[in-house]
Amino acid sequence: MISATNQLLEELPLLEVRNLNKRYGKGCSSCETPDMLEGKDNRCPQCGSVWACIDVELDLYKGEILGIVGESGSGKSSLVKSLYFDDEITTGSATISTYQNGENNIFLESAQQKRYIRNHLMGMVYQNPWMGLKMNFSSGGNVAEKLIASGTYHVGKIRNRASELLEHVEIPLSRMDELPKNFSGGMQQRVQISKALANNPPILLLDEVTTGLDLSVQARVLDLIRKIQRELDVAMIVVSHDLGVIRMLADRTMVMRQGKVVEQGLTDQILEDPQHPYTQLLVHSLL
Ligand SMILES: Nc1ncnc2c1ncn2[C@@H]1O[C@H](COP(=O)(O)OP(=O)(O)OP(=O)(O)O)[C@@H](O)[C@H]1O
Repeated sequence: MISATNQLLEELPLLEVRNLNKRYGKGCSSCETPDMLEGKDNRCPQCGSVWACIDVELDLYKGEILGIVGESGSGKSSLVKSLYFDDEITTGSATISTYQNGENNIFLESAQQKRYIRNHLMGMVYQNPWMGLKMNFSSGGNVAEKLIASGTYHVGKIRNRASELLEHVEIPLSRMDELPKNFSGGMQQRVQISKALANNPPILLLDEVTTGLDLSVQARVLDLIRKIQRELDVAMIVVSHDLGVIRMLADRTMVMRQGKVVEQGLTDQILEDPQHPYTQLLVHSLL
């Protein structure tokens, strides 16, 4: 029987982000806070700083896929890069229910704790495989790197886990010792996915992972993402400028524009009855 605490944990968001603000640039007296740019776009006309994320709030539940859509420059990548600690945020908080009882703002944790979160609680798949893979390591070596970082040193165990993961993403085991730089774009993305899943993180962040791939290759990667979500019950944030990708994958969708969340809801609802004029434009361009 599921205990009352477990049941409560299931219902609580796995990840809660509150008032996340991210500014690139030093800022000046005209753009100290994002609301000072109200009425204009999110770039300061005085100093050129950009408020890439403005008061972003999101909840991510166990096992769901949350899509983030918006035009180029709307702040989607800045948001996931901030969550993965690739970029430092300006202000805001994020908590993970399975980390310190959801009480600690992960952005305020020490570098060591942030490494722990990156290695155990989150995986990241980048648009550019060169960001997520070491191209001069074999595919198996890339997965091994992540396992070693989380404290697994037994060579046999590492090899078994790497084979299991690569098999899961449909990389032939005969190619496990090859360098991913010799792989096709779709295969590189699949190796990145296996690396990101190495330590069974409950949260996976995917940033434009099918952009630039041929349509048939894209379809295979999208199928794989769906299969992983079904089989591993991992919660995902999927960033894409392509509403078609979001429609295929996401249970819920958040629409961003100029750093702000302009609309969010069930993906079907957003597609059928978009409320914000910007979302209406996106949806109509898909039809
Ligand atoms: N390292 C950086 N330095 C300065 N400005 C940046 C940096 N990274 C992003 N920006 C700016 O922040 C804003 C949001 O960019 P971001 O990459 O998050 O958008 P996006 O929605 O992911 O778009 P794209 O899909 O084109 O990457 C843009 O105005 C961008 O120019």
